[in-house]
Amino acid sequence: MSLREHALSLFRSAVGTVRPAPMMKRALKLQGDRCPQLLVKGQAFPVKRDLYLVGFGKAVLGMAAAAEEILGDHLVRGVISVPLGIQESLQRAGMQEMLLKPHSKIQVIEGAKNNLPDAEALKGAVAIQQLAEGLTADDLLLVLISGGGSALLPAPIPPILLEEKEKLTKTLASRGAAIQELNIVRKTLSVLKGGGLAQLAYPAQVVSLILSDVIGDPLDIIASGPTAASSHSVQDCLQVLAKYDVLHNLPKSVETVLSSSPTKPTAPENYSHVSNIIIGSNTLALDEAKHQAESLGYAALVLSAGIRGEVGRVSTLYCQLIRLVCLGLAGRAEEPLGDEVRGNLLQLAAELEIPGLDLAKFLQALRGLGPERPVCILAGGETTVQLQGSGKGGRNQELALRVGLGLHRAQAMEGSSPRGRCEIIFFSGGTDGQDGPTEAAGAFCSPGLVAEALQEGLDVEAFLRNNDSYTFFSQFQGGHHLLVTGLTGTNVMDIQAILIRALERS
Ligand SMILES: Nc1ncnc2c1ncn2[C@@H]1O[C@H](COP(=O)(O)OP(=O)(O)OP(=O)(O)O)[C@@H](O)[C@H]1O
Ligand SMILES: O=C(O)[C@H](O)CO
Repeated sequence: MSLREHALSLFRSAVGTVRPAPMMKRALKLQGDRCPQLLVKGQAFPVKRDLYLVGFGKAVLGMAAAAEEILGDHLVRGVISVPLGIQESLQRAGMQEMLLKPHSKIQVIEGAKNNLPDAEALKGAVAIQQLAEGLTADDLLLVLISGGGSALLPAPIPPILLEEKEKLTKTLASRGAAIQELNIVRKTLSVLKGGGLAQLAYPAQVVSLILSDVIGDPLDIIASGPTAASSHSVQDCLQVLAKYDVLHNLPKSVETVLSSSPTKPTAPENYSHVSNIIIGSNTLALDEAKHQAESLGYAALVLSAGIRGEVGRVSTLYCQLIRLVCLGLAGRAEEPLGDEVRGNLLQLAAELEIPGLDLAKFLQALRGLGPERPVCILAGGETTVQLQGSGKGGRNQELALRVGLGLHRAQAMEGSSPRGRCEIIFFSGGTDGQDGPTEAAGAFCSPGLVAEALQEGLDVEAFLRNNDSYTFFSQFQGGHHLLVTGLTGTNVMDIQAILIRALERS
């Protein structure tokens, strides 16, 4: 098998493990007929009387279909809010297993066109709110949550209008607010976010199953944490509004809500009826890819599930790592050049502030690998692209193109580089199967990309200047280097892999 086929199989197995059906079947079981109980990752929740289900997010349709199969007749009723058009597009893609059965007890409301809250999503939120409010202490509410849930569960606190809240979040996003910051604001202005749904469902038992699309899996940020105790106060919200210069331009309704918001978030003891359980994440997907790489004969290491930062800086990090692995495979990692590359890497990692990454420890593990086996380095997270051009692309394709360019430049500088003795492939892909507004999930690259593209008259730097990575990869070698999977029905951010094997030993 070629490195590229290996890379593809790693991506497929990573995504496969966080697909709704396998993920739900691993996490959720229903046990016992006379005294049934839900088992979630080993925790037991007695079903005293009725079992209800609500959900919101891009992966929730498939999660709900799997849940209904597991819960059978114990499920009394459910409501889910999912992206507009998702049923039709899954149907068209032949992904029947992600659709509800014809006589399902779960009502589906589609909304949030273009991932923005709208009147349809508001209907979904109202139906979910009504279901939660009617529950008693004998009921159990199963809540399914995934990324995109914030837009699919809009319930602005009166007198705020939906349009006012949408305009505010749009402005914040366009000024560069991170998802953590956006969701701190959303929580403060919403009835259901920031733990609101859990409070409304009291005294019913609430069990939330969460597919994380946020670095570090913060319960109170994913989908704005409708069932999680918020760790943020109105002060934090005001800080975000001030940082992005919108504080003095707020609608009257938002000012009214902010001035009457409690200064402290609801105390954690008020959440004793709630369990929030992460059942799928980027870490889980990377672990599965690591297993797969090992079974293909690689020495595999996971760098981090929290890769973030500007795509150009992140591409430099990957280029330096590739350089170091090649030096290692050539038995030259302990030469002064190896120390120089390690120094560059430590500086880059400090600059990018990747949460939880202990790069010194990682480099130590890399040193211990030895030259016998091919090497696979896996990572995940979400980079950012400052759009300057008007081209078509996504952060994964742009990252792959930048890594290709970086490897080319290093090769040109170093002449007979240690990479000459290595076969290298890099890829970056979005686990949802869609990288930005394109039909591809991501792309592959190798050190020869720039030179080979030139032979076809394609200038990589010009495409990058116009943020036109999709157009580049579509044209280059007939689109062979695009990673195309179609919509996967799940989303745990992006995955990158570096695969390297020695061609000859020195
Ligand atoms: N021409 C382009 N080149 C590079 N990146 C782009 C381009 N156009 C959009 N993007 C990036 O694509 C991302 C938006 O894609 P999308 O709408 O799929 O959101 P997303 O963050 O991938 O959503 P989700 O969190 O659901 O996966 C942004 O990070 C944006 O910077
Ligand atoms: O819905 C949201 O808020 C984002 O996808 C993060 O979870």
